[in-house]
Amino acid sequence: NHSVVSTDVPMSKRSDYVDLCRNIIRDMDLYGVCVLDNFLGYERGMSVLNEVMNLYSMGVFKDGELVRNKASNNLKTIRGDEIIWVDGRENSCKHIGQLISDVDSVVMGSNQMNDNGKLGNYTINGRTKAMVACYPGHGSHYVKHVDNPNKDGRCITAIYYLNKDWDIKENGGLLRIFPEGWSDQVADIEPLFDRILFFWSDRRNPHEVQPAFKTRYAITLWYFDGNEKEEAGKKFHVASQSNICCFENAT
Ligand SMILES: Cn1c(O)c(C(=O)NCC(=O)O)c(=O)c2ccccc21
Ligand SMILES: [Mn+2]
Repeated sequence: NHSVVSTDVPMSKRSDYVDLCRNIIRDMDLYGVCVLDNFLGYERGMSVLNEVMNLYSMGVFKDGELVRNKASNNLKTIRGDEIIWVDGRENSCKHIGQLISDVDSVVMGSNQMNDNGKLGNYTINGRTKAMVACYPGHGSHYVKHVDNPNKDGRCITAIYYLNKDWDIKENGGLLRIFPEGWSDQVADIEPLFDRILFFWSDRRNPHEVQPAFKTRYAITLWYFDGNEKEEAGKKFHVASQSNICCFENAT
């Protein structure tokens, strides 16, 4: 956890920008997972949280899947995660848009800064829109899964958490990653306010969201490796092209 001083200058102009990128490069190379705290700072974190809560109160989130409450083992279904896709240019999502460009800056910065000029040997040339997710509490969870099990092009998952005063024992909602090759080790990540998490999207990082008992918000971006994405495009139509953005003149 690297507590960074964040001010309102553009990410790539911040004094700690190079350190952030170096931390990402090192942690991704060593563990395939990287957690940074205080990513935007309190003020800007709160602005993003307020935009997300406004969106949620407007009822624009797609209803979550109904999942059987395996915990209580009765047939009562509980509403799972609810999501909405945001590209950040919508006029009620300015701060979400700023978050997105800051995440782009550190991902692309890390991608270029690495000695072999690539993050994990990927050529990152695009990403999805931002998936804003809400777990409404009452035990909603997400079963263990791999984000990209079959080479659809996504190489890095970036998740920004928005949950203030989160008490993991009371509120649950832990993200548990089961890193491949770590035998019985797991990485437990609390979905804390203004925390950002990066991990390889492929089979190296199966993960689950444990039942949440308080409203749990997160914003996810998936970054594409150009080559894998191109190959995927040939093999099968990548679902919902509408949520994919490509970087202009991506090198
Ligand atoms: C709502 N939600 C997710 O929360 C995760 C996920 O892995 N979340 C990890 C986390 O929030 O810590 C997902 O991977 C996911 C994938 C497709 C649609 C919805 C999804
Ligand atoms: Mn996932």
